[in-house]
Amino acid sequence: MIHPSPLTSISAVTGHPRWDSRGRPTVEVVVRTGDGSVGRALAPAGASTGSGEAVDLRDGGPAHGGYGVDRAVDRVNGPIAAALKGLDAADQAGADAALEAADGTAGFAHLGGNATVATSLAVAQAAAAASGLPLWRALNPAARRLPLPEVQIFGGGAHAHGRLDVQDLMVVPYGAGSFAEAYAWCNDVYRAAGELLDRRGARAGVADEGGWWPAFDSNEAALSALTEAIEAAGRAPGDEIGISLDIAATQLADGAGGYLLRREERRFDRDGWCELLLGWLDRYPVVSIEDPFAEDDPVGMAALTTAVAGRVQVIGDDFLVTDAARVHSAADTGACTAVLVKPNQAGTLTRARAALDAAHARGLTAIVSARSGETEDVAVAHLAVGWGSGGVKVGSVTRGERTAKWNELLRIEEELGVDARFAGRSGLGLDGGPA
Ligand SMILES: C=C(OP(=O)(O)O)C(=O)O
Ligand SMILES: [Mg+2]
Repeated sequence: MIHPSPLTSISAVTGHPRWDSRGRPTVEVVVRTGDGSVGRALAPAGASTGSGEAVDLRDGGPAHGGYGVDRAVDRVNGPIAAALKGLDAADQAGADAALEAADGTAGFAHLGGNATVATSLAVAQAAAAASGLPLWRALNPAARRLPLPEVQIFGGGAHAHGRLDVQDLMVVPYGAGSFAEAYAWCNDVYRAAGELLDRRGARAGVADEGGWWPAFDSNEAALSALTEAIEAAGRAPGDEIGISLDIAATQLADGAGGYLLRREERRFDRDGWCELLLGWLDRYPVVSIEDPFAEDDPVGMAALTTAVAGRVQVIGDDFLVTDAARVHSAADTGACTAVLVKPNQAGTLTRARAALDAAHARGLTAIVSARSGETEDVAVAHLAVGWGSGGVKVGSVTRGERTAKWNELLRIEEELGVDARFAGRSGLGLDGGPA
């Protein structure tokens, strides 16, 4: 018996070369369905990447002067289109399983994680368009919660040529009553931080995610300046707004089990590094720390998580690479209390969702995150609300690829109206249990 194709049957999948916020090529995928619905998505790209991430398929590589995405685009127009045509866009798991089967490797080495994640997202967008709903509502019609934003004020590490060792110094406005108020506070802190840098002659530019790129000689000088900027913006540090750090420590590992602060020319063994970070957490209003140890240092991660015991959120990013199995083992060993969820690390929405579900099942907080190389695609804002994550991380308040996502969250909050619930402090999963 021949089954009639559903209206959401995939009729076409096409790949297109586009550009990202670092001036590098990226892939856009357009998915069309039988009823004329269209879904579109662009792949982001990281700079400080975990070694377990889905493969970002590039032509040639830097050594050959090539960052191109011709091969990734070809994969979309060839094997990916062939695998998806005729499938139901409303069956995300089915479409993502077809991508896995067409690739045949664990990390999408054949098709490219950039090609597959854009395809997977475009499938979701096409299904949402067919149902006449925005993506967040198509994912969960009962979604109400607006996540707690982590907003970058200073950028360093791989996003600022190592001018500062710590990669992200962010604020989390958990004392606000709504997402709109929270985001307004972050903008106030950003401007206050810029004025402070001007007064000290330390404004060196902006980093990849739009945060100020400060010319400080120590990481603690940046922590202290950020605390001052929160105060200068009229907010109480630690009470209304806390600090969130992404150490991105894989970038600071010395290859012999130790860690380096290159600006300060200091080297630490694992215990010394833990002591250094604990000192920062004691002296400044830090409520969250991401990748405090390298991706291959679960012992360090667990030591810090134990030491801060519920006082500070410890996030795994490069350490977990949005992988459900790694989330479960981190929960088993107490290596962290929160999981960064980056769809392109996983390669499909189904895999990313599995990592988020694993986090929630194990009592860990989930934070949906963009990448340092981004585009105007706002899907992560929808995933954060639709998937009910506690937090959301998309960079600073400047640059269109960032404001596009923050402003989308403002639109979603407005659309929810009186039903909207801002996560606030519960988004950190500290005192109120997991978020
Ligand atoms: C967003 C981040 O940066 P990148 O995309 O470079 O990994 C991060 O490390 O959390
Ligand atoms: Mg990170």
